[in-house]
Amino acid sequence: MSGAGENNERRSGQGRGGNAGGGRDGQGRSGGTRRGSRGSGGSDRRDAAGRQRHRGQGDGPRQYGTLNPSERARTADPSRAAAYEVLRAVQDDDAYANLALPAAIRRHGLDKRDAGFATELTYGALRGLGRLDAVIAMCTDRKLKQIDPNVLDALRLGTYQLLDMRVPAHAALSATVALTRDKVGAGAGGFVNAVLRRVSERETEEWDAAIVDAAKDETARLSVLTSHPEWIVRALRGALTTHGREAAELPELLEADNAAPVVNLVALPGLGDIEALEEAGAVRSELVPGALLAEAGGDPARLPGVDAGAARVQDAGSQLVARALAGAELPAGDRDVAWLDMCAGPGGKAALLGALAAERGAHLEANEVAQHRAKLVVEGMRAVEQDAWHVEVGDGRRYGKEAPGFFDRIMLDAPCSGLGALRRRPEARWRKQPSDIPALSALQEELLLAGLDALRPGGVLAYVTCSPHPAETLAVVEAVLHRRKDVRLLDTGAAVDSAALPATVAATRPADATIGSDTGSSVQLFPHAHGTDAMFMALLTRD
Ligand SMILES: C[S@@+](CC[C@H](N)C(=O)[O-])C[C@H]1O[C@@H](n2cnc3c(N)ncnc32)[C@H](O)[C@@H]1O
Repeated sequence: MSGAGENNERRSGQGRGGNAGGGRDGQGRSGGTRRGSRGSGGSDRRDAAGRQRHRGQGDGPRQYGTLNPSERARTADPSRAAAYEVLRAVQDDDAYANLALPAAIRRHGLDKRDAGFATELTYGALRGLGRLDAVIAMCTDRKLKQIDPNVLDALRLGTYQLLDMRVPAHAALSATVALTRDKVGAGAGGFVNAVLRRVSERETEEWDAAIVDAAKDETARLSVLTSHPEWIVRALRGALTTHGREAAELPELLEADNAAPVVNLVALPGLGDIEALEEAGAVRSELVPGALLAEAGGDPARLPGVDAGAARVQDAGSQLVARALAGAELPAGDRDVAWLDMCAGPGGKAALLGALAAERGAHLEANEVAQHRAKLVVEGMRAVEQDAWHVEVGDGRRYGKEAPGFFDRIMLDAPCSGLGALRRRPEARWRKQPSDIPALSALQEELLLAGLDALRPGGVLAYVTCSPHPAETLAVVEAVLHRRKDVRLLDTGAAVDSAALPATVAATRPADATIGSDTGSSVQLFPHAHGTDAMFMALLTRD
């Protein structure tokens, strides 16, 4: 967001015909966003979960508008209206915030600065829902379930501004009351005003201490403080320890899910122009060749090569696993022409694998079960030489019977819970259920068995998930190794190290986990450790 660091706070109630609060455009921002701070200046400190806390305006009394609620604005300001509409669409229509928000920004004609404010507010409130609700629940006698969902969403937005954004209290209150009056009705405005006043009576750190005090155990404490459902906290703790890391890293991992990820780009090998992307402000990744970090706040669609498909947005972890598969030594035989991406949609890894296949004289078959996602694969590969790839639509499980022993390299990026990409999908953590996992594990195992049947003896298959959940990662590989005595786990850690940039290998060497083999290893990346999505990869071969 532009204007970080400047202080636009105006005196409360000052001459506003419209929205309360300051800022050149009536957002009430004092520039930038922060966690645990209201006002400028003050010292920083870390909280129990290791979060950086910026001490706010200190011990002085909070400032409020002098107007009483009935005299305040009745019209929502466009940025908050956009954020509110996205929250409503997520709750009511199962919308995805990353699709609904750009549409809301366009609908309200927000400029760059307002779009930045709306984005921080929307994503922050969606990610932080659990913690915000815990605070709201302490400020009203009503049970949250009894509050009109429209009003509850307005309260979440107001509470997020009070606790976690650089918005003066009077502005957060007045603007949220105006939003509520506009979107819900005048009566609801009074209730929202009363609840938010209570929220604003304590500093962020005090609220965090209060919700932690109310938590029954460590899992509940981390759950409420970092806004993750308890089952996900448990799953991620299990993921850390199962993949050879320390349980003590859990708060850091949970916090990494709450940080807005830097947009990563891939310059497709032989097609993307890395220098042109650098000139446009992107910075080379230290983790993977050909990967770049986009400049904050820019529009990736405008970067050189993106329009033509030669460069695209792709997490560095995804790039790393695709490159590790392409670069892995084939355990036997030298035929290396038939590559398969079994579950390719929307096509990020297929585009990179296709470009690598084109350079190596191989051919990539990219398969996807959903027609609309297969179309995205075709679009994503438009820059890659036509002869080097084609797209198929169908269930990946058919390959075992249809193409036994045919492929030299197979990418199986299996459908999964996506628990490794929570930072990208702010609403996802509240939509997933633990009951989703067994069906996913069963499908993953079937796909893996089919992929192994389609692999030629001595070929290499990458089993990949964007989830670190042990039931979707090691347990699936273990089950298959148990059933298939002709299958071996390869040294995935070594393959990932060779695909990563040499200067960073030592720093990024992921935890190994051996599964029923002395030499084999799998790799689990984590956002807090590697700055990537939590991708899992196991390379397998068969006799
Ligand atoms: C994790 S995503 C793949 C992401 C992709 N590799 C990329 O990098 O963009 C999994 C994909 O598998 C597809 N899928 C689900 N079940 C499938 C099946 N039985 N056969 C093939 N594809 C399937 C989903 O529609 C989804 O597009």
